[in-house]
Amino acid sequence: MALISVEDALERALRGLTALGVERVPVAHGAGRVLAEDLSATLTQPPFDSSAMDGYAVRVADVRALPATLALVGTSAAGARFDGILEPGQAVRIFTGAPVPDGADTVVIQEDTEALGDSVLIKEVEAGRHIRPRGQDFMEGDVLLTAGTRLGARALILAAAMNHAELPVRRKPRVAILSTGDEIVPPGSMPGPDEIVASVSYGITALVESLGGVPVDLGIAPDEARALADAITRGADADILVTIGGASVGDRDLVAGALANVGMELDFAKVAMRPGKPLFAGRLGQARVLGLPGNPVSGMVCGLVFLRPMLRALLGDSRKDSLQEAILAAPLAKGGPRQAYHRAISAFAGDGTRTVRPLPSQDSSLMGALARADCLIVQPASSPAVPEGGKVSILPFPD
Ligand SMILES: Nc1nc2c(c(=O)[nH]1)N[C@H]1C(S)=C(S)[C@@H](COP(=O)(O)OP(=O)(O)OC[C@H]3O[C@@H](n4cnc5c(N)ncnc54)[C@H](O)[C@@H]3O)O[C@H]1N2
Ligand code: MOO
Repeated sequence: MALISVEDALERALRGLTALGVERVPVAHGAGRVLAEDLSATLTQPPFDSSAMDGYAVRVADVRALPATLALVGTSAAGARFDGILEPGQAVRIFTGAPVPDGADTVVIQEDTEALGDSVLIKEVEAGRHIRPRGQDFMEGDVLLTAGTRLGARALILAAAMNHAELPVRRKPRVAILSTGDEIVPPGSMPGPDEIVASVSYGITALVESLGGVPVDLGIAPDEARALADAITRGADADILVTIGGASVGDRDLVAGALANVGMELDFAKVAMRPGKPLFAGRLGQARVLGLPGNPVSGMVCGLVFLRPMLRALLGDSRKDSLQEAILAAPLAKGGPRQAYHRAISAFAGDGTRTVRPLPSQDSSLMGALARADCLIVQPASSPAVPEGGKVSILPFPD
């Protein structure tokens, strides 16, 4: 079977994937969620001209000649404003965040004054300083956060300040994760001589969580049609069912067949990428299926290149993975027939340019190298060799 290009495979995997439903969550639980609607300010901030400093509110006309003595006529504190109007020759004690009294046009910081009981001596002043005008931050009705924004600390500060107690966000996609293989045992077991510890599902779980989905662990199924069918059935109500292993051509690679038996319609199988060739995708009822290869690096690369954009589509998350440019610190041999994702380590030079060095072994079983790398060099199929100092595209790992 001819291999499909990464680009075409991704297009098929994303075809028809639309954002999930909307739910409202308290702003305190908004972290990591994706905003489903544009959010506008329900008030103006600051709601009044406010003082940026502790000091005295004055009229600049009264302090043209210094030092100047002004009569102290009251106090404006945050939450308890001075109600009157500042008249000529007067000052009001004022604190940070407090409303600036009508009639005042300058705040003099405390350090430039001397308190004299019921008057105050102004020693220095900068006309018009230390007042934050009403609406300096935002005005009621301003759209400040747009649909598709992934909510982090800064966005949540803003959402709360805009006076939203609840936020409209996308439902979290549920991703069922099934490891397969007679040899696979959970971490912490006493593996037998032919057994291998399950690892890929933990990377995929972390990836799903980091993107804002809910991983659902379907455990480990042996290479046996009945057991695979049972496990698949348990995952069929997820938004995405991810299988790990059994995707290649060996006698025990039964996963795609088991999925087809329960009704999966195949979108594609076998992609021109390295690692990751045995990847397949399909639809099973309402669920999307992504069949990852068992080799750990292959599974993780396919997770980044396919599962990440699929999850973002379900979340309506507007972020895209942009490739970055880097300068090779070692030569790269010409590309093969598949698009390559070389595990590599990058560094920033003094002038800010990023250099990158592929790791010496690119075997797709090497988890140590995967963890040591901080990015993938993305090398298009059949591309010419690149000498040291040449430019390449890299995909930084998210963590
Ligand atoms: N004749 C061919 N052989 C292979 C081909 C091919 O085109 N023709 N493709 C190779 C490629 S590329 C890959 S990648 C692997 C992937 O094959 P499978 O998806 O069938 O994976 P398995 O055979 O089940 O396992 C491969 C390897 O990974 C280990 N594994 C599996 N699951 C896990 C897990 N959850 N955690 C950790 N490690 C896991 C498994 O023990 C094997 O060592 O096929 C090549 N063969
Ligand atoms: O694609 Mo396999 O993923 O080369 O090891």
